[in-house]
Amino acid sequence: MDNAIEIENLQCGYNHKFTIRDISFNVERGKLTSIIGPNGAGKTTLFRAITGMLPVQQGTIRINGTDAFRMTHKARAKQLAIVNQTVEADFISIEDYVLMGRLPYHAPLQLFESKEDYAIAEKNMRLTGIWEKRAKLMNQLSGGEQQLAAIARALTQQTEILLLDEPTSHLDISHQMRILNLVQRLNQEQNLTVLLIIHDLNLASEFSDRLIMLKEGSIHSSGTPEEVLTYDNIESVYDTLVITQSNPLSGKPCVFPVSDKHHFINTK
Ligand SMILES: Nc1ncnc2c1ncn2[C@@H]1O[C@H](COP(=O)(O)OP(=O)(O)OP(=O)(O)O)[C@@H](O)[C@H]1O
Repeated sequence: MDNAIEIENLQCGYNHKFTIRDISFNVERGKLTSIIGPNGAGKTTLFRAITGMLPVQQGTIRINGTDAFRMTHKARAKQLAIVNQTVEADFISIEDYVLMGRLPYHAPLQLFESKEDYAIAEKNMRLTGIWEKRAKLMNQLSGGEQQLAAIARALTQQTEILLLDEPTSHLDISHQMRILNLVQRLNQEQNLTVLLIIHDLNLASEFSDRLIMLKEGSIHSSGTPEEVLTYDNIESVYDTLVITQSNPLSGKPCVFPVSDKHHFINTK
């Protein structure tokens, strides 16, 4: 099996306050893998370790076969691009923001982007549907448009691996679907390896080849959506009563929450 990311016995955290431990999993090349789990389970902490923002206390992370610990920031940025939960950009145009994705490829002391940089940025602004708005400042965009700009910038990095931390968290269903359909298309057409943190279990199920479910800093279960999104797993990890059924079109598991009112009526 060809893996883009390999994680073995990973341990890291924040000064005894919170630690993820014994995390081992592989992200298969060309697949869309999602990390799910309740608030505070350690999803972003795991991402920070993969992206080098948080030191690893134990274990190894290999990116395309190379120990991530031995990679420079620039080398890592040529292998994986990140879309964070919140987009931090204010008085900068969309175009300049997206062009920042070319920085890992700039020669030392290079001040200006090349024609090729512009061409790559244009292609990705068109792909994400923000080309017409490219002169607008980032702080004049809606949350959804900012997310699209962040994805355009990540794609402009031209990496084989894309990491997204809750890219749809503040979006309505139409923007959620637009972003996830785009990510899925890139995954399928360009063999992009995608690792996604996502809260919505139904979207995770619909779009992912594989799910990794975290609970309290460890992997509770992993596998296909059918294997992971079971009634038992969801109740034990989220402490919430649900019913799971199949999506009539895609066949993927669908999760229906059950309110206390209906639960108690049916169990009386
Ligand atoms: N910089 C930090 N210093 C200390 N503790 C932190 C820090 N960042 C996060 N934590 C703690 O680590 C734990 C895991 O946080 P993390 O952000 O990884 O969870 P998460 O699964 O991504 O949660 P969410 O779904 O709410 O985004 C939480 O208890 C959080 O309070």
